[in-house]
Amino acid sequence: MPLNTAPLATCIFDEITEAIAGPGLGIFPGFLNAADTAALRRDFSSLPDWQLTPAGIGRDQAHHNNERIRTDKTRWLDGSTPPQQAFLAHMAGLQQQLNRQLFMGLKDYECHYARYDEGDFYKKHLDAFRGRSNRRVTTVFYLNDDWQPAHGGELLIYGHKNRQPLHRVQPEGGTLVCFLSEQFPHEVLPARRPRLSIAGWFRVDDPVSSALRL
Ligand SMILES: O=C(O)CCC(=O)C(=O)O
Ligand SMILES: [Fe+2]
Repeated sequence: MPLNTAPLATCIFDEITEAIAGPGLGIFPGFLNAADTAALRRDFSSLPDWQLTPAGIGRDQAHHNNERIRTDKTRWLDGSTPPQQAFLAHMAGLQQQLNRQLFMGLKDYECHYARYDEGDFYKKHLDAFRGRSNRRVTTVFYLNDDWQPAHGGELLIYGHKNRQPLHRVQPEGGTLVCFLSEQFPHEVLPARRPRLSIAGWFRVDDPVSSALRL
């Protein structure tokens, strides 16, 4: 099947923009169709294990992450394959819309494939701390076919003062989650089967925090 590189219908971008402007987060099942999601899953699955970095090593080390709080394995998307190019093009479209409508000043987007093997987790964390990071909007896109509740691996999203999660998200293929990086603590519960995703961040240009980020 030919890869769908056509721009996504702008209505989905409208919905995401409204969600970011309003509650600051949204969950969008069917952001990509099954064929495009499967193309990304195959692209990720074709990478040899040695290209995956255990969490807490490499770029993330400048942050607060280490294997006590996360155990997933990641690989940055570099746009070297058609499915990656299509995904990055969609996110560039979203970036443009967020900037045009909400004046967010987003300058770029970085994202990585992440694989959580059985039992892997990511404990409760914030993706960005005010004044210490240039990450503004987090996106998580899931690549898993036929995810069942019994498989675990839910993403729990909390409000600032809430002990109970605001949302429990099943990592079903095609679903996109979007939220303001500084506002929503979240965690990934251990899964009972491999769990694949693309986690990404829209960033602003902020020389102070990029210097700190190393
Ligand atoms: O995979 C998910 O559901 C969330 C991942 C996450 O929180 C992160 O990579 O910062
Ligand atoms: Fe996160």
